[in-house]
Amino acid sequence: MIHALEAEKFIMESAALLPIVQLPLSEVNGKVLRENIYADRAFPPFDRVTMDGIAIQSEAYLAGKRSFKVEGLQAAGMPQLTLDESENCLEVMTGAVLPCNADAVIPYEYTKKEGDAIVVEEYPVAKGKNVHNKATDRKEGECLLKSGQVITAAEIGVLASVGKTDVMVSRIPKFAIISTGDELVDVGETPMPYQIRRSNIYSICSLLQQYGVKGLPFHLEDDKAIIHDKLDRILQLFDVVVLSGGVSKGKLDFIPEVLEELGVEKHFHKVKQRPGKPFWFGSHKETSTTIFALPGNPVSTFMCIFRYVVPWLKKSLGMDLLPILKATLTEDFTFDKPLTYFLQVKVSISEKGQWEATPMTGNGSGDFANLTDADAFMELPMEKDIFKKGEVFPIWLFKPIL
Ligand SMILES: Nc1nc2c(c(=O)[nH]1)N[C@H]1C(S)=C(S)[C@@H](COP(=O)(O)OP(=O)(O)OC[C@H]3O[C@@H](n4cnc5c(N)ncnc54)[C@H](O)[C@@H]3O)O[C@H]1N2
Ligand code: MOO
Ligand SMILES: [Mg+2]
Repeated sequence: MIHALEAEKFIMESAALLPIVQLPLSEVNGKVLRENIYADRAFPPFDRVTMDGIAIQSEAYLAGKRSFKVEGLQAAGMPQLTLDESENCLEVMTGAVLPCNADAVIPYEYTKKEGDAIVVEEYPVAKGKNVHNKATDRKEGECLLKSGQVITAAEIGVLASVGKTDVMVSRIPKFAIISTGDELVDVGETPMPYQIRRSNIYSICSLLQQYGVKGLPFHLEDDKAIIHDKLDRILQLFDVVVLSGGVSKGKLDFIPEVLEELGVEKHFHKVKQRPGKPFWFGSHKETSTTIFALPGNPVSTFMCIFRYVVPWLKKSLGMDLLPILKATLTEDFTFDKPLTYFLQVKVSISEKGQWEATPMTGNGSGDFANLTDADAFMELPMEKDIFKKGEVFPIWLFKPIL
């Protein structure tokens, strides 16, 4: 049995960067960028008018001129016009190129029309007023996005702006998500009194969906020959196999022995942690498949996905790994077994802006209803038994809390 941090190390060391694929811009939301993106033009690409109004030479206004004859209209999307006379103005629209010879824009709200001239009220005119100058945001050739960034709406806007119709991103690995056990029936079925509906594979798929993974669900009954046969085929087809159940000491817990019979190399079985002690992890050299065989108790499966599978996935996708969040315990808590304890907590933010965690203990690793009351696991080290109010420990957030 190994320490939770050793388990993490094995798992993270086994994560190899996934290949790059090219996808259309419409399909890259949430994916990990695998190329640097440079500005093909300056941001903005020209001196951009930011208010509808008139463009003038600021010096004329500062010299006392208030009435400007209109020479014409510079709309957005028109090539740049030139203000011929410094005493005149050009009407300009937001998004237009600032006309040549003009250097300030006065919004319509501070003007009134008098014949073919526009008269300006008092307004703080200065060179560059209401102009978004060329290249003030980013210079041509500057790196806008770095390989490894997750593509969200903000990055999509930048990609579109530099003309990226196709984008290099990490390939999403193919996941098989497998439930095991004769007691399980599907969601649409009515369980017999001794049965339950399978829920784990649905939570797993949901947790992984956030990273673009579309897990394919399977079910294995508690029959060693069937498990052997089906797993053999599944291993050939998937990059990652996540199993839940069948890894403990039960007479029908066949998963570890079948995996080994199928040539999967075991990296570890059993972790000094609660929940999730019988966790089994391995990889298949020939098929390059990574196998997470998670303990079947729903909270154990859930926690292991968060603590181990998601970080493995992030690293494989090439995502920048963020520092682990930490929170302050709001109550004393005791756990005196020599195991790392993943305490379910409700997270809040104090008035001083600090993350705080209140224990939501529940009834053990079978009590998955409790996960709806909690929003994170707090990782309490096995080297300690008493965890005091005010002490700070890592948290693994599984819900957005704001
Ligand atoms: N003699 C021992 N017994 C057990 C030990 C032990 O060390 N010695 N460890 C316990 C711990 S800790 C855990 S965790 C479980 C892990 O068991 P398995 O991985 O073998 O899982 P199962 O036996 O198949 O199921 C356990 C439990 O979870 C329910 N389950 C399974 N899959 C699903 C699913 N997809 N959806 C909902 N619920 C599921 C299943 O019905 C069982 O109640 O072993 C302890 N035993
Ligand atoms: O360690 Mo098990 O995962 O508590 O039920
Ligand atoms: Mg079992």
